[in-house]
Amino acid sequence: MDAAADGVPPTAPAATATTANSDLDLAARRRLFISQPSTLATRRQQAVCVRRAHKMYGSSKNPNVVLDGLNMTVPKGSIYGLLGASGCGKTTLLSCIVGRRRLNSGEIWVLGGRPGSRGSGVPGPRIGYMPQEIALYGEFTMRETLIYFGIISAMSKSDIEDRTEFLLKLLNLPNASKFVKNLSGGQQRRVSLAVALLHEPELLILDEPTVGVDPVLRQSIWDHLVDITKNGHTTVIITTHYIDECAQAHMIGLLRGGKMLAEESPDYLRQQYNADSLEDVFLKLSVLQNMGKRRRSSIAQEIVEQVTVPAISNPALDMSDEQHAAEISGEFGDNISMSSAARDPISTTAPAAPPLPPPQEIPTSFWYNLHVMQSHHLHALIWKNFLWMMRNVGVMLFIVGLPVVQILPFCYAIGHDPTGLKLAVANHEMSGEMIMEQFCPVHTGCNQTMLSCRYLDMLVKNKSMVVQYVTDDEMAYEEVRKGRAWAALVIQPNYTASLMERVEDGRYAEDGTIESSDLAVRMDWSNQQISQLLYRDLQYTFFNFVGDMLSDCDVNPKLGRVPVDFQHPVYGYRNPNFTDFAAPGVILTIIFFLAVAVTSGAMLIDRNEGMLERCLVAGITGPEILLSQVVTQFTVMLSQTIFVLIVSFYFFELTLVGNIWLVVALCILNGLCGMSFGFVISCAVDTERTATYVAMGSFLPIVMLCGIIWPIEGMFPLLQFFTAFLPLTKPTESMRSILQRGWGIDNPVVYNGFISITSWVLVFLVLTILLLKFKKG
Ligand SMILES: Nc1ncnc2c1ncn2[C@@H]1O[C@H](COP(=O)(O)OP(=O)(O)OP(=O)(O)O)[C@@H](O)[C@H]1O
Repeated sequence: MDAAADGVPPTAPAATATTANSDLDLAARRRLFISQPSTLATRRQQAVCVRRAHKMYGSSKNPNVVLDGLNMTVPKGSIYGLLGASGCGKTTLLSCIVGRRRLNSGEIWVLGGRPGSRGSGVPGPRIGYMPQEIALYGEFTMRETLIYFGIISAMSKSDIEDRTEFLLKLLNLPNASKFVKNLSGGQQRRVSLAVALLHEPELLILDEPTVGVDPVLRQSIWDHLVDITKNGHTTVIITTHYIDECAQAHMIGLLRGGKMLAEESPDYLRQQYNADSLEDVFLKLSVLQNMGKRRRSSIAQEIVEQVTVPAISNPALDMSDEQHAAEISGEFGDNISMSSAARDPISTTAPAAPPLPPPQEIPTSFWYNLHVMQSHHLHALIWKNFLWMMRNVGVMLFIVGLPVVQILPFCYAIGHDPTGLKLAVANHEMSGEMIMEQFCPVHTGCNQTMLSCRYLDMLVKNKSMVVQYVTDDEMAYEEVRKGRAWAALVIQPNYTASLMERVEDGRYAEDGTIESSDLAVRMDWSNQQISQLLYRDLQYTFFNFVGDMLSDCDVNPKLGRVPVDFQHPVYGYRNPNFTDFAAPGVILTIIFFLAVAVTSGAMLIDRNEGMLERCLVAGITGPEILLSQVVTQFTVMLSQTIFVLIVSFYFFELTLVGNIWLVVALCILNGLCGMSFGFVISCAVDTERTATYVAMGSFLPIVMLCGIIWPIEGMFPLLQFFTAFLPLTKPTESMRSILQRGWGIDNPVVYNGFISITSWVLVFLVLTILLLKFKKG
């Protein structure tokens, strides 16, 4: 058919060797499309059809308008080169096309459906997407990478193998068993391209696939693209910074200022703008666009004079039908259209497309995705997660061993009574020689010469204290003042006689006798734990000492006791230690926060390396990712829990009176709670750094308020009420009751802990689901 006859300017190019044979046909089809009144059917017959697209980032007060009423038409079976300066919105447009971002207003039709609607297959296997970033796992080999994406696309094993061989050869890639991380940047980009090509999708979207690729290989990639579009079933949209390589595309769209400056075949553009290269075309069009916004400069004038502006009128003036005008794809900045809206409708031999089935425009909801989880997606994700673990054995051993490394210092360092506390003693019963030799002779029996030595001996034997004898009281106090001793003890010269008199005939003892039978202690009370311990040991030792002394003299030793009888405890031991008190909270905290860190880390690594984005475009859904992470992280968390419990109760023999399985169940629920909190963090924040801040920020309040460090009963009353709602408070109380009181699940304190942690798991999971639903990416 004669080009002029169908309204196409006579300069319109014939198909060249480099462009596909259907070049003219595609351009003609497109012109036919834009010259017809807009119908839903005509839009749906294009591979991609974008109408009046508006997209902005930022707030409405300070908007960054990226797409500003953009129209775009990509006929089926074409290679469409999307060109524009860096930052002009190419990636944004592509991510709207693949259904990963939403327009603020406007329409997008992709392969006959709306991206993100049920049954559209977009995102999904109908699309092959190569993002700008590498978006591959460095720890996987090329073969494993392709297997992973092959399984996602439901390809058979043999198909994956065949395509892998073919693509590695086509893209001149080395041995398939080479790790991606060991490839050069250009090779990695080619593997990324191979992933997009693997399942032979209907629409290939390639964001700068030829960066870092040498000219020879670049040509063979283009040849392949031309080849796969020949049958008319595959469409390619490609962005590139090498503008002139797009000369091989069937059509190019020049994007600037949020609009398409032009949308035509490369040869046509070059001829119309009297330009040697597409870069020149772009330059001239940019100047034309700028002229609509500011006064023409002399340079602009010069350039414009060289431009043969096509005989096109402003569609805004020419087109009475606004809807029709909006269909013109290719208008630029100031509404001057490249494509003649007034052009006669062309008659073409292009066959009319068969009627399409009615579109299903129901957007896919999270619940729908939950309902239609696909087993091959789960298979691929779980396989990938475990493979990642196997490839990172060191990291995994560290992650699994970390709780043990954390519980060891706790068991060794926390809760044990201090020993070797120095006591400066001015014992005036001792001779100067004894003080010199630091030796206080101990005698037993009723008639003793120095009872003070017997008391001091008992004191030293319980190991909390060491004694240093000094000659006078002032020296003893000086030792405390200088921080060299925790307490000073002064014993009078007639201590033994006075004490005997006080014990045997206390009623008639004079004041002097009582005072000289006192042990005078001055302590450094600056450290609560140490001073309490000294206080306790000095007193308890004295009661034991008096009991001993009385029994030596055939007196009932009970007479020496304080008359308050602390009988056998109902729960716990007479001398409880802080380790037993703190252990439940510490174990739960370790499991909880490690699960938070591991889960949010794993999710964010996927997201920030672009893998998540790529998987979502391939059709993986939020619920599938969530479920696969639950499965894999659960195994990690389970091994962490088992190791922590073994170390705590088997090696360190922490008190365990109740049922160990209740403890295990509580720990696992607690780990699940940490995982779900990790999901929330990874969905809510964008970077690992922010995730770390959130995790760290939540750590101290949760730990301080859950009753590990200090009993809740000692907290500010309002805080006591508030802490009850934190994730670790009730579980800590519950675990403490199982461990030390031996209570079962029928006890309210125990089951409240289970109810509290389960509720938190549900709250976090619902939050994750809402975030996945409302926060894209
Ligand atoms: N998530 C985002 N939030 C805010 N602004 C964004 C976001 N993504 C992109 N932008 C902004 O939108 C504009 C277009 O970005 P886009 O990545 O789409 O450009 P591009 O044409 O693909 O650039 P390049 O060729 O350099 O990749 C830029 O100004 C960018 O800063």
